[in-house]
Amino acid sequence: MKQTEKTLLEQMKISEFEIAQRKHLFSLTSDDIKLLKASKPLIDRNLDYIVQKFYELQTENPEIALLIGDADTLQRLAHAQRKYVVDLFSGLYDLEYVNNRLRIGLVHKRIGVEPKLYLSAIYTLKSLLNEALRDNIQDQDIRINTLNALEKLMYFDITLVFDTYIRSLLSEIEIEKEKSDQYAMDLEEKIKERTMQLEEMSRTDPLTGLLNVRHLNDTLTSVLRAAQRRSEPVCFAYIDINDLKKMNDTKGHQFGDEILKMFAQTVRAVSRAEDSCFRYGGDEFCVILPNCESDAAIDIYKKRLEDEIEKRSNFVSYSIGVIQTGPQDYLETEELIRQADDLMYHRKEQAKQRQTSSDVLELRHKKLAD
Ligand SMILES: Nc1nc2c(ncn2[C@@H]2O[C@H](COP(=O)(O)OP(=O)(O)OP(=O)(O)O)[C@@H](O)[C@H]2O)c(=O)[nH]1
Repeated sequence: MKQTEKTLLEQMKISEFEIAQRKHLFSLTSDDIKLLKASKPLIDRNLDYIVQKFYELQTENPEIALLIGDADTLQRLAHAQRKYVVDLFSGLYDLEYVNNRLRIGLVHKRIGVEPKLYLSAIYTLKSLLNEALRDNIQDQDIRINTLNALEKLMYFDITLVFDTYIRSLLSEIEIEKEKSDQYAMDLEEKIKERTMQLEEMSRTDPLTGLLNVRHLNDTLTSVLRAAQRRSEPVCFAYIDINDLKKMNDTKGHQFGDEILKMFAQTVRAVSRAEDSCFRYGGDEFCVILPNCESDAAIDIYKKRLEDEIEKRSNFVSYSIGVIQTGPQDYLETEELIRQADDLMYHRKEQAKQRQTSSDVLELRHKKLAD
């Protein structure tokens, strides 16, 4: 529930019971209330003088004069003060009376009246009221008891004004605290997000989105350790695109980039979720295939990659070397990478030789035909 949906009495949790408790706290009895009510006519007679004198005295203080500011405000304040004095001698100190006192506390806080100025104003008003009561009540006992009753009631009022003042200060602190908590939470969230982005950036290759070679050794080592614990085979594939330099040179670097991206997407697409695909650098890629025998890697994985690349391009080819390690003995990380690289290189050379001899054969056929 919003603050503005609650009355001040609700906000301050002030009920009839609380009012009775407070009256009791200051020994404000029904006899006191009767005495105050009985003084109403004499106060009414002196009302104009009391209010006028009160502001005369108040505005003598430059700080207070500055706070009041102008004649219109002074008039409005004088009107409110008249009402307060009338209320003081009304004999009715109920929820409505208390609500008005609470509002005064809130208004004082809002316009920046410090407690010391409020207290000095109360002191001035009380002195003027005491003077009027003293001058106009003949019976000594009644006079003394009425002065006492007024003192108790004014204390009762002061506590209400102060309670609202303090509560308003506390609300401001709470609001500021909520704001700074929210700010800290937002900041934490942003840091978390940014850290994740940075981690992701450091994990992946910006061009292809595959894993970055920086993490190859660590990943491979942990895959090998896990495989060793479960006695499972691991395959490591080293793949190199053929003739990327030629493509770059003839069709431009951007075209070469598109080929690299397409190739990387294909590698990712044909791999299983548990496989880790890396861009090793330039036009070289590596795939770690946990729990995979070389037969399956060649018959299924390599075949799938071949088919998929063929579907996507009729001129991109590549060389691949697949090495299995485990389930009995396991190669060291560097050795596994080296062997797969050697095998890939060997296959590439074989393919180049095949290409050269088929070119020579074609040339010979051509010459014969000529
Ligand atoms: N477009 C593009 N080219 C790259 C990138 N990284 C490396 N290259 C190029 O890839 C080419 C790789 O050349 P080589 O290692 O000779 O390989 P190749 O031309 O594929 O020849 P073979 O491997 O023998 O088939 C070089 O020209 C590099 O400049 C890249 O991010 N984008």
